[in-house]
Amino acid sequence: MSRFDHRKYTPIQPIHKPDRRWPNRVIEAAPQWCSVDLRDGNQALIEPMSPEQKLEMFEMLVDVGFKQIEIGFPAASQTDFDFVRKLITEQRIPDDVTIQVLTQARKPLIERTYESLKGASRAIVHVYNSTSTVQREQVFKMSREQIKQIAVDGATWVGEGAARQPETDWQFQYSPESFTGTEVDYAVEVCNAVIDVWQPTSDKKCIINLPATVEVATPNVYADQIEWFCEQVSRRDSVIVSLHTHNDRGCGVAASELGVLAGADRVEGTLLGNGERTGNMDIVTMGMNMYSAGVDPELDFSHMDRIINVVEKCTQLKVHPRHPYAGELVFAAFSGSHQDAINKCLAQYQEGETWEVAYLPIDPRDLGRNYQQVIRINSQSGKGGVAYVLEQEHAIKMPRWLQVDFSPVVQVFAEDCESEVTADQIVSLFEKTYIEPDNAIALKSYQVNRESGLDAMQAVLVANHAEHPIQGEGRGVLEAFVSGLNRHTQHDIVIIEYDEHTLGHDDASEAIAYVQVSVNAQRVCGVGRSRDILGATFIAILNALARAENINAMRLSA
Ligand SMILES: CC(=O)SCCNC(=O)CCNC(=O)[C@H](O)C(C)(C)COP(=O)(O)OP(=O)(O)OC[C@H]1O[C@@H](n2cnc3c(N)ncnc32)[C@H](O)[C@@H]1OP(=O)(O)O
Ligand SMILES: CC(C)C(=O)C(=O)O
Ligand SMILES: [Mg+2]
Repeated sequence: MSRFDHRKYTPIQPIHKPDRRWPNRVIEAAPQWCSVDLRDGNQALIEPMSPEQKLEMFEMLVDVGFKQIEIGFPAASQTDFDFVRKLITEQRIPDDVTIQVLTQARKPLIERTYESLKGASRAIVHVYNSTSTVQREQVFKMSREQIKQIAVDGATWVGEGAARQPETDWQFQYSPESFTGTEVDYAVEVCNAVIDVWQPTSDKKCIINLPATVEVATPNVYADQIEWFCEQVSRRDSVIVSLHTHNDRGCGVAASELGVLAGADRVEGTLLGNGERTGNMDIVTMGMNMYSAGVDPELDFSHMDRIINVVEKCTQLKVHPRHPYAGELVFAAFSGSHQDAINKCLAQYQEGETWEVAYLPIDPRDLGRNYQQVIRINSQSGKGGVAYVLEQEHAIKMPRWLQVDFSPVVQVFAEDCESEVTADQIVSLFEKTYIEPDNAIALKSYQVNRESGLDAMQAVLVANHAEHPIQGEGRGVLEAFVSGLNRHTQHDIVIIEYDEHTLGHDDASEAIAYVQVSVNAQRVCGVGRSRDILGATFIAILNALARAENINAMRLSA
């Protein structure tokens, strides 16, 4: 038998609920959010946050728009106790923000918790005890009744503590910890017993928080449990049903989303998902999922880089580059067909329109990112991506035939360096290839005379330090220049494609010209840049010729 033995594990039995309604619903409004970064997030860190870090995190959470913030476990440590005192005594809690604190259902801890909260104008006291089968049997070694009694006692002490400090507007919260490992009828029984103690009303609701302390099943199982709980719990209109999911199976966000569909009113989680083991439910992802579906999350993630910066500083954990919405690479496209599609969609997108851009679920600018970070070049990239970078970063608008020509040049370069190619590297590759080829032929001077529709032109070229006067005629200046070149070089040069534009918007701007010419039946491209557009075009032709000569080792004849 393999040591990798799945028979060691048993699946969670889903509850039988054929009348489930949540699959037919969609999320249409934001739930109440509660950040637990400063408690659940903090308790999971190798090095818990310092008071300064806690304060920085608290202020950022307020700025993001959280109205409920679990700020710690004040009975557990002096740091947490002092932090609660600091926020209260220094009046750092905005009027529309309610702080929340966690405590075990133990009398001395609850008393200490209330001590920390003296003088708070409003607070949520959150008490928990584990109710799951495994915890009952192996950790507490207690019967169902005894475990329920812990909850009832805790609820009673919480109520008594509040009564002793009537100057504060209290709200009570209870969590049957490890709810998803608890028989759901028993979880309802315990919660109803707590509700009986607290006697909430529709004006003064209590919060019942249903944690997936450890995620043990697919999110649909959690959703069934939540829907069933909502149907069975007493005084439903006086209870705020809250979710608190962890991410052990990687589905923390999905579980909370389905839990909201199943009837929950409130969601706890952390920014970017820090928390015990694989983390808490990531509120950034869940909020942005709503946002990208046109629902206001009532949280503001527009300064994503600040959020990342504070979270990384306080947790000393790096945000993964592929983290939904926030990671450095999540709006980057390296592969050619993605770049091509993004490029085309962005070209059609008009400000104010509904966002419909292939491969980009949201507009990166909404999170303070820009399009420059979208198209990135490596050996998997195509012509569209390269063209996009040159246009965005250097105003070079390559015509399509030049894109086709240049793309393999970049690809070979990327393969050689086996890494991403920067915008600066692309532009210098472009210049080296088309504007400054080896053995470039310089245009020293030129003169054009037009008589009776015929252009006669004279020019002086410089190659290998020697001057080469040429002269030619034609119906148009380019024809005249090419005829002069043909006569002088004995080549057969024909212009196939031609394009040009200015590189800026004022009189001092340079012009850039792109040509594709056939030199003795071989097609080559060249690019020229000059203050005058005619000069730029001649240079482009000369650069194309130099490239052809390099390829075929032809030389300009004397
Ligand atoms: C899923 C979660 O995130 S729950 C939150 C977990 N967070 C934390 O624990 C962080 C802060 N906690 C702490 O620092 C410590 O646990 C303290 C200071 C609060 C308490 O420490 P201690 O007094 O040493 O107790 P400890 O936490 O080890 O708990 C063990 C005892 O409390 C009991 N207990 C544990 N949880 C609870 C609870 N929620 N309600 C009532 N009793 C509880 C246990 O049965 C055990 O009892 P025993 O000593 O008779 O065997
Ligand atoms: C205290 C509770 C809510 C908790 O953090 C959990 O069960 O994960
Ligand atoms: Mg938790």
